Amino acid sequence: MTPPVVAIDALEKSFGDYPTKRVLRGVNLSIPPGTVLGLLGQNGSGKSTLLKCSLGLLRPTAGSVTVLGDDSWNLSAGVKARLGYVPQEAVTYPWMRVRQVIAYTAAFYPTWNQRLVDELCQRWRLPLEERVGPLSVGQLQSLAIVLALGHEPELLMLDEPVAGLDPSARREFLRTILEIVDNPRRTIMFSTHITSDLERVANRVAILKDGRIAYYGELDELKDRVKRLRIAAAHDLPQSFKIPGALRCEVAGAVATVSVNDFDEQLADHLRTAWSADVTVHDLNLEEIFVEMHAAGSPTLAVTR
Ligand SMILES: Nc1ncnc2c1ncn2[C@@H]1O[C@H](COP(=O)(O)OP(=O)(O)OP(=O)(O)O)[C@@H](O)[C@H]1O
Repeated sequence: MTPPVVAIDALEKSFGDYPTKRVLRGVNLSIPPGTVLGLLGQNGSGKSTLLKCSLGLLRPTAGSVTVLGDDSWNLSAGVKARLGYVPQEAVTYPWMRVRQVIAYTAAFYPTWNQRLVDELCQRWRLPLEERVGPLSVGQLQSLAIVLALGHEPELLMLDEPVAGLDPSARREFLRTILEIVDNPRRTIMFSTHITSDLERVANRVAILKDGRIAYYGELDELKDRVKRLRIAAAHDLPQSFKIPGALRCEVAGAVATVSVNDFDEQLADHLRTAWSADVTVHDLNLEEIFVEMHAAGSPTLAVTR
């Protein structure tokens, strides 16, 4: 079996001594080559922390991360050369011109693909002769992405790569991602809040909730499992009406609207019979699933694969 590109084992990360902020509370993930993983989670859920622990930029409090065979806290130069990273706040050299930053970065990598870099700069209309300092947020982000792609990394980690991009630049960026992942040896992990983008490019999704992975698996499978049911019963339903493990349940008279995380047809049939109800099943998009998973009082999911 091909070893995972990233193997995260019981990872914990806390900040501060008193009070200690426990951000990651036991994260397990095994990411095979060729995966495009979209990482979702509410603000402050620990997405950047997870990426930084994976890159050896933060030391795990407990547990471990193995990246391309190396422990993330002791990455060899050889493994570092196979990684690309775009942090949430791209750091570059404000006094240099764009062309100079590119040349400076290229000098570190024997595998630098200048043709790819030239093409991306043209596509994203990066002003090569301008200084980096006054570039807009979106231009800086585009530049950071170009710099991270130039050496054609095997593993690319992107922390909210499209947050500063306008819709057309986002589209271009996603197109590029789709092109570069047309290579089974390349793996991408990216965090985002834009679920529609994630749906377009990711083949797997990981959802961080309460310091753990609430779901990790294929997007289609998640959509098959999380459904919203409208249950229209013959008589008023009791206020205590509940479906065990439901993410959210609202009852109004004879109608209940319930989001479930482990749907199967048997459940719908059971509800039809038990409540003499008309049960309709609605598909949810990723954004709706995310909102349901984070509804007040929703249980921690048992859908991790
Ligand atoms: N160096 C640090 N020192 C103390 N606390 C930190 C540090 N880095 C992160 N945190 C805390 O860890 C928590 C998770 O932060 P993180 O940036 O990983 O979340 P995130 O999911 O990426 O958030 P967002 O979606 O808003 O970017 C936050 O409460 C943050 O304040």
